[in-house]
Amino acid sequence: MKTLEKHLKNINKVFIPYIMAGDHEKGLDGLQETIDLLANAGASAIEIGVPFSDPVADGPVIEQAGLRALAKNVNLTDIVAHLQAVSSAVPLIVMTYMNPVYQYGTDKFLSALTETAVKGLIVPDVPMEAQNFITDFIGDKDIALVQLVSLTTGTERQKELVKNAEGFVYAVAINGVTGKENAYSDELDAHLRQLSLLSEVPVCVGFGVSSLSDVERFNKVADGVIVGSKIVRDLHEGKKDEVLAFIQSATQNNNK
Ligand SMILES: O=P(O)(O)OC[C@@H](O)[C@@H](O)c1c[nH]c2ccccc12
Repeated sequence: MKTLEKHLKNINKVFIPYIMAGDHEKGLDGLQETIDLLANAGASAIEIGVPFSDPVADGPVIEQAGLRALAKNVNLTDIVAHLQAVSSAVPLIVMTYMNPVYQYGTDKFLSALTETAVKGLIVPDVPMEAQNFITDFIGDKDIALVQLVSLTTGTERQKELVKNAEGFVYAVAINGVTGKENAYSDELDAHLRQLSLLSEVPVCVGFGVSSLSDVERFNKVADGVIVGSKIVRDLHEGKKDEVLAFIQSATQNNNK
């Protein structure tokens, strides 16, 4: 079992904040500070986004964060160099579209990550059928390739996806892009319960999670949550205390 899965299975309810690499007044030099803030607040793991010019699954908040990072000339080469230099008390998960990885060299990229705190990878634009472009290079490295499961995924395909799942299953709670709040369908909870029954790895819910009541709701039907836009927005607006308080409240039952 890979480190990411082992780590998350030991946590009562998983909380994974998402940040955009380089979206900090100090650019990538601010990465260590943000990782420490999130880990100290109680994050179970941290998802780090790679800025990309054509982020098809990203809503406006994440897209703007990516544009700010790109304006600082943040690229995958610098991100990898910084990931090799930072330390993290919790596992890191890199979320990137395939294009930057392909440009960098998939083999070189994954080899470079083995020397870092990165224990997971999310590549939303590579479907299950094409994942051998990544898994061939992961080989026996301790990096979990996280599977995204959407609401519209039928049961048979869900079964296939969870069979391949490593680290955790990313349950996408909304059809569409990141950052849409208050848009959950009525069938969502039943869908998540079913997915949790199918999956041996933890199921975490993301897309639109932005309040403590969302966190409570999903903690009842899954193993935890991923929060992107809310965290990215608050950090950009300098609201570190709000981020700290939110994560502390969302994870307080983990210490009981
Ligand atoms: O921003 P939200 O709605 O809280 O959703 C998390 C999301 O931002 C993060 O996990 C993410 C950012 N870009 C993505 C692309 C695909 C899948 C997931 C992501």
